[in-house]
Amino acid sequence: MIDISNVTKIFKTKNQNITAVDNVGLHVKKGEIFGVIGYSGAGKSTLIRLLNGLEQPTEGTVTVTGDEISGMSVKELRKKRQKVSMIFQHFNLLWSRTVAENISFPLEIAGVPKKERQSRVAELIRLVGLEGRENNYPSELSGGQKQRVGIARALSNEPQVLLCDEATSALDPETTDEVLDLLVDITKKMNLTIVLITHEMHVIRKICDRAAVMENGKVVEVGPVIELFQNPQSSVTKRFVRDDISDDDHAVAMEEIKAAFPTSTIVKLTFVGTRTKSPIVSQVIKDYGLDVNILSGNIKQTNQESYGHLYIALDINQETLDKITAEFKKHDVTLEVESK
Ligand SMILES: Nc1ncnc2c1ncn2[C@@H]1O[C@H](COP(=O)(O)OP(=O)(O)OP(=O)(O)O)[C@@H](O)[C@H]1O
Repeated sequence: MIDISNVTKIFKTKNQNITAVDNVGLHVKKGEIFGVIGYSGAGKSTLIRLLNGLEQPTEGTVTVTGDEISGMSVKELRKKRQKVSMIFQHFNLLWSRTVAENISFPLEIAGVPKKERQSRVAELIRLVGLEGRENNYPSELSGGQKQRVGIARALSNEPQVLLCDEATSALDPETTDEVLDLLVDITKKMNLTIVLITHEMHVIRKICDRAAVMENGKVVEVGPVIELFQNPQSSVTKRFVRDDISDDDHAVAMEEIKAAFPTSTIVKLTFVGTRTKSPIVSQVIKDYGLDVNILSGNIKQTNQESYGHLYIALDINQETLDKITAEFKKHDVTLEVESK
């Protein structure tokens, strides 16, 4: 569906050359919600702009639904953008046009007859849940409603690919989740492929199938979201995962726990998928006759599976610790010693 092959983008400014995207290769599958996450300046915006020809690569090729975007003429790009649509952090609505007129705008440009435009707009209004708001102006809408207009407008020409540029970054957490749910819903209903960029791991966890982590223009890690959470490899991915599960709070709590259980071994158990629901922990505790204090735990839901952590304090010798580590491993539960 989308192939980014050995792509480098260098911005040449007066004083220096800036490598915004550095030899990136990625493949996005049809029907997938693919996330790109990175801190500010990592190169996400440049990468997404390469997908609709708003930027041209310095090196490498970008192919979207079989057409090579890199090297297209302006006319070809304009046509292609009807099939590769985009939504933005600040919505980019036309403030002097109503909701219905905003959604109708791309159809007018594409020369769609009025009657057809009207029925298509009505359909899109229903799809994004904005019935009754047709004649409001953007200034009369909440942030979430504005983004719904942005989504409806982006879908008006029935695109195959939707690019989302920090589409929920200006929204509060509850509205973010509503818009994310809408994106999942339309992906299924309209047979879309979504590429989104974000600096929030929550967005990746909530809706993406796979994600790439960017740092300094490079993709440092890519994979199914559950794997990034379960087994992050790079330090930047680890930071994003930790922030999402509020491990900072945990670090503070851990200091207090260590003080409260000075002679205990404190371990962290990590479960994925069905293991989050199985009674494996109580079984091992019973089998080894262990004395356990449960300290804290949480389970998070990703697009595909749940995963969770449990922190426990044990009075245990090394031999038994090795045995239960092996026992947990057999059941796909990872045991890590936090402190002894
Ligand atoms: N048009 C441009 N001219 C010169 N440098 C640019 C241009 N666009 C981006 N850059 C530089 O390229 C690097 C990557 O920027 P980019 O906007 O792609 O990162 P980002 O991950 O999207 O960050 P943010 O979330 O802050 O937008 C930065 O160092 C930025 O200053």
